[in-house]
Amino acid sequence: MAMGGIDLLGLQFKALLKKNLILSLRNKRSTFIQLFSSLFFIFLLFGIDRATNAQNGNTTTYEDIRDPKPLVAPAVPACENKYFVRLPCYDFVWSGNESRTVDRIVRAIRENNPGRPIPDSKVKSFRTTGDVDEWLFNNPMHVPGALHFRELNGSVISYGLQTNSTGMRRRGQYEDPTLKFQIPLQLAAEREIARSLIGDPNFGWTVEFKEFAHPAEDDFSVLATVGPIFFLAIAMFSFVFEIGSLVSEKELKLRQAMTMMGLLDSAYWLSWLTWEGFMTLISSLFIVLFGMMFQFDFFLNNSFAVLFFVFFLFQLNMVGFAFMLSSFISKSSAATTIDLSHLLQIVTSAGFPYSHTFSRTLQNIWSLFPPNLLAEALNLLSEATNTPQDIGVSWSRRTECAPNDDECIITINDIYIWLVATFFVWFVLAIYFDNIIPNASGVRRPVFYFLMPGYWTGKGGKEEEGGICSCIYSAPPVEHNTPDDEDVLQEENLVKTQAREGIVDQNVAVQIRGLAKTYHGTRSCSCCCKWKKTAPYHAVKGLWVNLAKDQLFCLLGPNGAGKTTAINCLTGITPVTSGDTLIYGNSVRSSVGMSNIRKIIGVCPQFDILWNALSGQEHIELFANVKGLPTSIIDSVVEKSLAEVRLTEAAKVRAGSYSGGMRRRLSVAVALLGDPKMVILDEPTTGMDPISRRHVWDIIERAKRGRVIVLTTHSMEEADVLSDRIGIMVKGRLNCLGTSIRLKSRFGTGFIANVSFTGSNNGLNPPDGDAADTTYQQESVKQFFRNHLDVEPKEENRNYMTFVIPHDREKLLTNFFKELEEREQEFGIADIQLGLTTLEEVFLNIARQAELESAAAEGRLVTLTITSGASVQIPVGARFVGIPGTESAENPRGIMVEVYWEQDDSGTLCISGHSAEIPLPNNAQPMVSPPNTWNCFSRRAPVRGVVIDPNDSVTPTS
Ligand SMILES: Nc1ncnc2c1ncn2[C@@H]1O[C@H](COP(=O)(O)OP(=O)(O)OP(=O)(O)O)[C@@H](O)[C@H]1O
Repeated sequence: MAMGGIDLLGLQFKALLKKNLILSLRNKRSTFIQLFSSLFFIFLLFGIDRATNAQNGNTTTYEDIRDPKPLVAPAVPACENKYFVRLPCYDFVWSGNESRTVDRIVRAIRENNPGRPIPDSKVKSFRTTGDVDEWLFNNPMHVPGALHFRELNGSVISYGLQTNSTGMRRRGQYEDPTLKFQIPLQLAAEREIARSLIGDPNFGWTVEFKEFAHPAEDDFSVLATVGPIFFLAIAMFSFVFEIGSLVSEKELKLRQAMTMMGLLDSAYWLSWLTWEGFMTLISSLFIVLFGMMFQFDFFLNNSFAVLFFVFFLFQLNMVGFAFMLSSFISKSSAATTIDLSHLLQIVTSAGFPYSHTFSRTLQNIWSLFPPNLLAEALNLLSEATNTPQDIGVSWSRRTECAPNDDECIITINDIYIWLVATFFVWFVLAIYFDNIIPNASGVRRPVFYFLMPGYWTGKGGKEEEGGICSCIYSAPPVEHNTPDDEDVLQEENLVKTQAREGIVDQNVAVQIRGLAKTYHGTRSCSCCCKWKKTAPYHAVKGLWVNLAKDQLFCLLGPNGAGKTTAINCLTGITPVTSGDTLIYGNSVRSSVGMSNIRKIIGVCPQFDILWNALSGQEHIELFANVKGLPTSIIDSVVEKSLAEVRLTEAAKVRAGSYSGGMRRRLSVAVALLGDPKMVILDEPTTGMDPISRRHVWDIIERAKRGRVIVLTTHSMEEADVLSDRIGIMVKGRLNCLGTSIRLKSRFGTGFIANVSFTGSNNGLNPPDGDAADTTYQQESVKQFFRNHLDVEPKEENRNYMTFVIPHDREKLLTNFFKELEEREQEFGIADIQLGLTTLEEVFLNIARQAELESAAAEGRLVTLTITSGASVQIPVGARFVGIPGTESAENPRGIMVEVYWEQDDSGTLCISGHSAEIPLPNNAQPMVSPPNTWNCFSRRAPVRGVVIDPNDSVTPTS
């Protein structure tokens, strides 16, 4: 039913594009910022442009001056007209006030100032120039200029002039101190000195000042100066969002889930490229249109096409750059990408060496960094529109030197070529790094994978693990231990024989042949150049199992047993270390086999792999397309799938607002899509309420037909209800295998009898009154069990009693229950239920046994501290322990305790308590224990407790 090749690529491409469109529409804020941030930044540029123009208000620098206006005999201005003056102010100050001639000259300057006699209060006199300097120092900004006179003799008067020469701008006005203060003061001083010396108060001359006729200087271009940073900022929004989307799909293992379901890498990259290309196109159009809207000459006078391609190709280039960088980022937190974008901006603002002072090589290196090309393009285009008369760059002139570009190192067309070429470089590198940098499961391709013929023919290109900068050192091979359990051994032998002799059993869907997985130890150089080494870990140590068609195989085991690892090996998420698995004849070790397997499996991973912004319906549609279901049936498949998991009503609700149970149900529906021949369900009912759980059990039960299902769960009830066969794994090994009944009968403690009471006396004579009736009957029943089966109740209350009857008493049961039934009335029994022990008990027994065996094999010891304060070291799991050094006259053999053990979350046995201390009985014998070993770092060997053989008649009182 599913398709392949180009058709599949097209289908997946369309589905992923639709997903990106929906995600963008749902993520309104980021889409809005991506498209319209240009409006904000161009508005800012507009503001800066206006402010700069206003600052240059009365300067003629940026105007063509053909007929300059003369400044005729300017008067000394009032000090209040100066910019940044402090009041009270003086029009000028002067020194030399000991000379009467000078005093007269200054008075004349004041009185003869053209158009404005200066009042006496607006000048200040001093004796020497030093006095003036001291006053100026202590009273800054209170006067625009100072005159210094010295009468040398009757016919010679020298004078000096002092002004604050700093040019000032205020509210768009420019103040030139030379023209405004110095020259008028100089003219007035010279005029009055001349009049005084000649003795003619009307003597005078006319002086005119004119600036040069000059063409307008290059206007300050906001776009060329701050434009690159601003346009880079616009592109940075898209850049950050692009990296964020790619990385979060990787981080949330969404991409891995799609790959597991058969997603082609080509469809993935093509869909992202097309979507981001489209967003970039719209955003670039908006930049040019907004620029035109704000009437920038830059946007009006350069060709629309030239401008559009500059922004479009630059942003597209940044998309490729973002794709490449996304491989190096493992967390989608905005901080990383924002830091990155800051770095880009700092580099961009550092300078652009497109000038003859820099070598061609340096320019080429510089051009590899896309923001530099943008900066240069903006520079060329703004120079080409410097004045209203400049014609800008037209489309046909893009290959020529831009107008006003004197150096002509690079043309707009060269910039296009650089942007397109580097875009392809980034994109190819993005795909390369995506392959060689470890994915979310730590799997990657070899660094030179593209040189391997197998990669191109689809027959090899094997994956490996570990970072590219860390070296993997070979792990010791897994030792093969012959299984202790007869059923596991029998299965192993069967699979081995079938594999060796090439026997194909038509009933077998999956054949697991010695599957082993070792997570390699790595050595990597951390900061401070210290080698960090992690030890290899054998997570799965050789599984040999046949999984039959139409059956559900349940893999149980404590946390960390290796269930998920085994499943990941089957789905190809993790490469196997040794052994193999054939799924419907396809090997998980070959690329071709794996790509065939992906077409026939459905997976519900341990964690929900869903997009919060997509609805249930959209998820099913997406995965149906990824699996290549024909378009014509997708609607009916979606409807059926949602109905099956009871999500029809919530079909259009986003998965982000689903409850935990609903999310799991959606994941189960995704796993069952497209009628897969093998379904893997890793803890599918976690977090579900009992009603939903039973409903999902029904779905799984129905789904068994025509396929093989592998299920892992921590619910023993679930395993009991659904499984056809159960395997319990502990520490990477299969410890038992069989149907639920077989496991219970082999590993359970026996049978469980529940006896419930009516609560009335039916014949026995109680010693006293009604209240004691029930107690009396219960005691009688206890006695009956004790006498016939030698068992005590495990649980009891007024209404019922529970007895656990060991297997070895099975033969006595028929007669026992017959007699019990006959005496039901006499004992006041309402009902008797007999059943096998639970699967949970089997599980606990197996886990405990495995832990005891591994502790014994490793010779693991723990410290027991008894109530009296003594501490001894005892082997893990030891039950009766004698305490050395407690021998006394009263207890000649010393004392002992019974140690109680419990398993923690990871199955490790730890001491939960101990019984009261009791004298060690005479007949108790110590078990043979390994000799005390000295620890070379400790002064004394720790005291070892004496483990007592439980087969001796030790009856501790608890
Ligand atoms: N990528 C890895 N690198 C190193 N060790 C790993 C890696 N993945 C898993 N392990 C280790 O392998 C062991 C088996 O893990 P796995 O997830 O298969 O257990 P599990 O049986 O599925 O447990 P659970 O019931 O908690 O899901 C664990 O001790 C785990 O720490």
